[in-house]
Amino acid sequence: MAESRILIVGLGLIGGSLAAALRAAGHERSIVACDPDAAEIERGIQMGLIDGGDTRLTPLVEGASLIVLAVPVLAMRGVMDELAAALPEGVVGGEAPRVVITDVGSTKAAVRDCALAAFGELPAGLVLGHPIAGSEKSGVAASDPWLYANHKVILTPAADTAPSAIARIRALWQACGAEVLEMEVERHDQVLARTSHLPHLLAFTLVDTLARQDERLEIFRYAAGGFRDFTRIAGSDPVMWRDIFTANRDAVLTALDDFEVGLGRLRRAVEIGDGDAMLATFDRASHARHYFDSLLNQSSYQAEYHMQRQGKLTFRAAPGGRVAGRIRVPGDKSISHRSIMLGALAEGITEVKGFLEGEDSLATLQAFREMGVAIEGPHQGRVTVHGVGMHGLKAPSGPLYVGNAGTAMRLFAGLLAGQAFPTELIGDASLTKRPMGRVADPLRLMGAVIDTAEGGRPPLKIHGGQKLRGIDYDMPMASAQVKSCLLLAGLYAEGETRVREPAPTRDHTERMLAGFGYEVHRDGDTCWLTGGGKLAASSIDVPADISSATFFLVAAAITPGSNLILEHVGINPTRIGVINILKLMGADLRLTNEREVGGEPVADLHIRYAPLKGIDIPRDQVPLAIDEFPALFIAAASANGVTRLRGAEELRVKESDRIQAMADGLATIGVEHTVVEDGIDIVGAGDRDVSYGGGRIDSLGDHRIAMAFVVASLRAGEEIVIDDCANVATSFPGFTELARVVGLRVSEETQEVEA
Ligand SMILES: O=C(O)C1=C[C@@H](OP(=O)(O)O)[C@@H](O)[C@H](O)C1
Ligand SMILES: C=C(OP(=O)(O)O)C(=O)O
Repeated sequence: MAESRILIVGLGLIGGSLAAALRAAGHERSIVACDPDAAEIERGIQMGLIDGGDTRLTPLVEGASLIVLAVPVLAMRGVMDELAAALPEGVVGGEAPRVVITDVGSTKAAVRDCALAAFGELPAGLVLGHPIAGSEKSGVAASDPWLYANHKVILTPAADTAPSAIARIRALWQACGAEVLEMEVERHDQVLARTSHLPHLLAFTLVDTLARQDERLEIFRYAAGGFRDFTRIAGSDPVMWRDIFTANRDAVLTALDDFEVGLGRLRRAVEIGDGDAMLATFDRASHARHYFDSLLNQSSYQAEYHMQRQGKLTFRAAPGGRVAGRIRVPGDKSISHRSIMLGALAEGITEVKGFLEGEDSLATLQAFREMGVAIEGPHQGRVTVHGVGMHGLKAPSGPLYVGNAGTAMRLFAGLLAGQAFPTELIGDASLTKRPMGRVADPLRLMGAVIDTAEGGRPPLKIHGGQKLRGIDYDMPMASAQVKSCLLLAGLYAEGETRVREPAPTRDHTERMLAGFGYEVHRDGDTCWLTGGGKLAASSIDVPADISSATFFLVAAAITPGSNLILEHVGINPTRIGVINILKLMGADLRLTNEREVGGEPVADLHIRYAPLKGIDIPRDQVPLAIDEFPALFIAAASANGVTRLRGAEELRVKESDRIQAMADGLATIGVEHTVVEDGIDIVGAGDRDVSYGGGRIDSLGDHRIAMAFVVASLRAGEEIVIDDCANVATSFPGFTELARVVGLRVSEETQEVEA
């Protein structure tokens, strides 16, 4: 900053902190201050903040190059008049004003009116501003050099404000560590009425109302954190706030009217005991508040949650145990992701039940909230999605964090490629290693503009705003995620989008689109749709996830004496590879109570122990059992003879390289095996009660590896300890509790990770 002398008019907390911040930033040139209270000037000098000062303004004006008006808003008019009279003709005008003036008032229209009245026009060197920082304290003694660091300062320049003047005021605040933004005066006043003035009004009212009801203020003795948090700002400077409410009357009244409507609605809900309405309001507010936190910390809500997981989770599974009972595992992850995606893009309200409250599907839900979709829940698997229509999503204010979920990132890529705004998709360490070229390449063929990191890895930067056109695409791998990605992009594309799959993969996207009234065609290995249509809201009953049920199917299949019923499991024909493979191995597995819910077939699965034998897994079953292989490897290790898997190279690009991660774990517990590029041979130890040993296993943060080795403990001779299990919560929250319910001997241990 090249200012020869800075004059601060009004040496209170705000003016004093500005001087303190400039001093802390190494500003050595002259700073002087004007204040009606001579003692404040004296204190400012003693504190080393200012070089001198006066109670009169006129003598200080000469020689000042930058003047900051830090007086209450209602004192502004008098100060402006005095300034206009004291400043030499023309110094605040022209293209490069010699003197620039700014202010720190919380309302801007009123201050602009003062300037117009005092100067007869808005001088080119006047740049009105408002630092969004403060404290309930007042007076120069409370000055804080860090008050503005990482805070926003809003400047509200007019059309003919000199750019050089704006640059000088920007430099002033940037020197204090603030982030400088620009806004129009009216918008500033409306925004501040809602985010600052209204909360102050409420805090003042609450404290005053309680204090009046209890003259001796006895009641405050019993007030705890909630009261303290809500009312801290009621200790603020009364004069300043009187001035703000006087100056910003209209915008404050509008904000108050809106608030009264909300309050009335909630009052009515309390009056008639409408718990759902209360829950809906509290839920929206609670999520909005978390979102606000994430904005403040410039991180995603979910990312922050992950960072807060200070401990690493270890599972300890004691050898042996039983498997018996009747349980329902959590909702299907694939269907849960899709229910939120289609519900958000639909017109109308989609009610979901059985939603998986796991981190993967919650990340999808949160990403839509960040794009302006109102979503209530989840509450015990119930979610209400207020659809915004195909073109109703709003640009998120930062990257969308999808955690550990490959499904979310790939499906989002297609859906977001069709939006008018740019987005960035990021994920956790595991997801950041997974290939995204498989979706980025065909999306580019459709006209999307997408940047990836090296090797086609995340993050994905999707430029948005492109016109997409349908393509006819031959998928190089059997992937439901790629197929779904292209169908979702196809909704926004001109013409037909056709996808051919080398082998059948899960068809939840096609089924659910049809359930939302969108025509999807299929002929043999190809499915297609025509872009430009609409989705109509629907209700979705998510079945229990067969991929989660698998851990218990295998547990029962390998444990003598077991007898287990898994209720309401999704048995979509594109997902039942595990049932077919276990039956081929000799498992005693029956489907009962078969029915259809919301376009997806479900059944209860009844499994009892029977000795298993090793098999060559039919290649056509591989895509239909893709997520089930970690558990199936344990079935193979407990079977009689060798089990051979081929054509499963896709396992190498899941949350971990699942062929290698399982092979390493099997080696630890002493199971003989041979790894090949696209599969593995596993030598089963036969019908002995104890088929292998124990040991310490690294799940590599892969939920399915962790759960598979818990199941292995049933036939192990010693304890199996599995590290890095926190991600089990991505697909199967409550896994260990449910495992204990049926008779496994597993416990959880959290270790603090050193900072
Ligand atoms: O579409 C989906 O919901 C999924 C498809 C599969 O992935 P690929 O498409 O990569 O095979 C599967 O492994 C994943 O857990 C879920
Ligand atoms: C591969 C999986 O999921 P995603 O690809 O969604 O991360 C899985 O759940 O096993």
